[in-house]
Amino acid sequence: MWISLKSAIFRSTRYYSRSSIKGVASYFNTTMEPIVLVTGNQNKLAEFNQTIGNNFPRKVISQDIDLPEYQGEPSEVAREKCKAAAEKVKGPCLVEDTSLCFNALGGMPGPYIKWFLAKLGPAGLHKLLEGFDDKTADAVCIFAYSSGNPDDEIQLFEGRTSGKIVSPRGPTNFGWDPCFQPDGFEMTYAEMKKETKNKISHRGKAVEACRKYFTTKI
Ligand SMILES: O=c1[nH]c(=O)c2ncn([C@@H]3O[C@H](COP(=O)(O)OP(=O)(O)OP(=O)(O)O)[C@@H](O)[C@H]3O)c2[nH]1
Ligand SMILES: [Mg+2]
Repeated sequence: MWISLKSAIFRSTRYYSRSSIKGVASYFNTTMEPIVLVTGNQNKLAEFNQTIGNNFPRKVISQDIDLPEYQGEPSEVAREKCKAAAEKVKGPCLVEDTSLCFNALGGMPGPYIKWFLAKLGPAGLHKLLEGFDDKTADAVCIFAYSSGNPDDEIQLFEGRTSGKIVSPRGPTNFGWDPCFQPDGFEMTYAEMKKETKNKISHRGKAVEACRKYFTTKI
């Protein structure tokens, strides 16, 4: 991923402003400097871009930086990830962390779904619930935003979609999409058109919450 020349100019402007013109720094920070979306996951990035379309109040660019996979509650994981991203980006940034929470397992794998998926695949995730009547699960996406100023509170935006874990159906190009069937649909996420998934998905809802925040902030 790249950082545009424009972004580099904004960066240098921010440092200049911070050190010399009091008050102007926060103007550049909050309204002009692009937000860097940090993710190593191209599928997440594609869905984010499809969802925001041309309708997001701030310019967002992306950077692929390998961030640590933290442990804890999903909100703590997202917050820590965002702090780590802000230290690397040294400016406004967004990260997102996605959990898949099985109700029969008290919310596990939750934020550890990445490792479960890597070892078991979607079919194995379905098998994990073989001994349980309750196949329900929540897909949860949390976006975390840092202004880049360590003194500012990190803002969290959550999107949650309930559904059930089914035997995999549909294309296998994105994670656990083939084994998650959202409530009210006979299709898995993988079988749906992208527009449909983005409208009802955990990520779509979190992006919407994020958009509202920036719309009212400006
Ligand atoms: O089928 C899916 N539909 C989705 O909508 C979705 N969103 C995330 N994931 C997967 O769940 C794990 C989250 O881990 P995760 O949040 O740490 O992501 P990541 O490490 O891939 O990227 P990032 O942390 O650099 O942003 C990773 O295995 C992701 O591939 C999804 N799978
Ligand atoms: Mg990750």
